[in-house]
Amino acid sequence: MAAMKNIPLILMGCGGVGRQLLQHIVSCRSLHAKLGIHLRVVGVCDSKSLVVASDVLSKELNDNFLSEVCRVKVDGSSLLTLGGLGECQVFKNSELKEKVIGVASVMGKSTGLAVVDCSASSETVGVLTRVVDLGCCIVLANKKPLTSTMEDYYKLVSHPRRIRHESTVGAGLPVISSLNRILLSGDPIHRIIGSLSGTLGYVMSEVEDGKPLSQVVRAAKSLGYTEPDPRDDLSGMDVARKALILARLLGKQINMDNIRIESLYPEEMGPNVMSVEDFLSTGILLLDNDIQERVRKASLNGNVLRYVCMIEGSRCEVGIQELPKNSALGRLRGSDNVLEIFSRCYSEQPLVIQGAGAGNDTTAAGVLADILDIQDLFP
Ligand SMILES: NC(=O)C1=CN([C@@H]2O[C@H](COP(=O)(O)OP(=O)(O)OC[C@H]3O[C@@H](n4cnc5c(N)ncnc54)[C@H](OP(=O)(O)O)[C@@H]3O)[C@@H](O)[C@H]2O)C=CC1
Ligand SMILES: N[C@@H](CC=O)C(=O)O
Repeated sequence: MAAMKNIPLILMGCGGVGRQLLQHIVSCRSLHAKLGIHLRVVGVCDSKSLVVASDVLSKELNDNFLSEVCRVKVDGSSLLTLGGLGECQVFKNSELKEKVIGVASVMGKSTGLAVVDCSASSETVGVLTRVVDLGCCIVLANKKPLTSTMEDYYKLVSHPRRIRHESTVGAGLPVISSLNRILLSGDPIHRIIGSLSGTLGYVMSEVEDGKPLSQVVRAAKSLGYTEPDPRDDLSGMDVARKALILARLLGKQINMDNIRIESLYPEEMGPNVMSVEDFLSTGILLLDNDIQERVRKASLNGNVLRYVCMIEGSRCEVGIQELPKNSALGRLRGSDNVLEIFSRCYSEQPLVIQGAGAGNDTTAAGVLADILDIQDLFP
């Protein structure tokens, strides 16, 4: 019988998506075993602590331990409480980055290591660029590293075989892989238009059905569609990050400053002025009437509102558009995303990718598929 191929990994971020990924890894054990693959989780970290297998070259955090990790995080406790459990070591905030880099330097060029970023932090980019240099693979659901400076972007994508980030755009939908296939075949992409926010798609269709924005945003948060701070979605920043990732994939050397972004809330309700809790309990109530009125006006023309991302030539913009109810974007409901790609081969009729565009399950499934996709890079 052929030996099992091991894919060692460290998970950064153990929130909704990260925990779901751990659960998917455990529940797919027998499927992966049939394929001759074992995902060996050697470390998990959150914003404050890191837990690592005692010997990263031969040991792992076993499935019972991973369940405990999820339980501790759901309870709102610290990973540090796992110190006494099993063969592991725990590290505090100050040591976290250096320890991950240390593990990467031991494993990157020997066993190989996948560093999986399911955080929502811009701070992981430093670790990611270092581990790429050390021979590791990186798999991202987090959009922030790829929307940092062009210099960081180039470092992250410097070994294209070693980076996967399908879930950064459209959650589990095959957006990045489809675009890469088109680009690699020399088919120039002229235009991308789509609805790329599960939260804003859900918000728009629920408000259309008469529900208040404030109630709908709270529901979107509890369904796992929103960013940790839903203002990241309502400001258009989350869609702008996706637009920037797509534009850079198309070869455009642009930054966030080059993207026109429409926000659904005023600056006085921004993160520097009020907490997420205050925004969700009081601030957002002041926005209910305005959006309801915009939806009503659009419906008088037989139209609906959709938050649209458009990339064409040097134009890259994200914002609300009034669209016919029966157009591809107008028909969209709930958290579904849709992306229309126009290229030489897809000039009259675009290539259309559509489906669930947010949620922990589909996002984590996308991350897991990315990890399996790099299996050939592991001995
Ligand atoms: N939900 C969805 O539908 C989709 C989400 N994504 C992306 O997935 C990512 C995760 O989202 P989600 O799980 O909902 O977010 P959560 O807020 O639930 O979880 C984020 C996790 O990251 C941890 N974290 C924060 N900073 C760091 C850091 N510097 N290093 C390591 N870990 C850190 C947090 O730690 P702590 O627990 O200590 O706070 C937390 O465990 C986001 O980037 C999001 O944009 C992408 C596509 C779809
Ligand atoms: N908050 C995002 C999650 C996926 O990227 C969204 O609503 O689309």
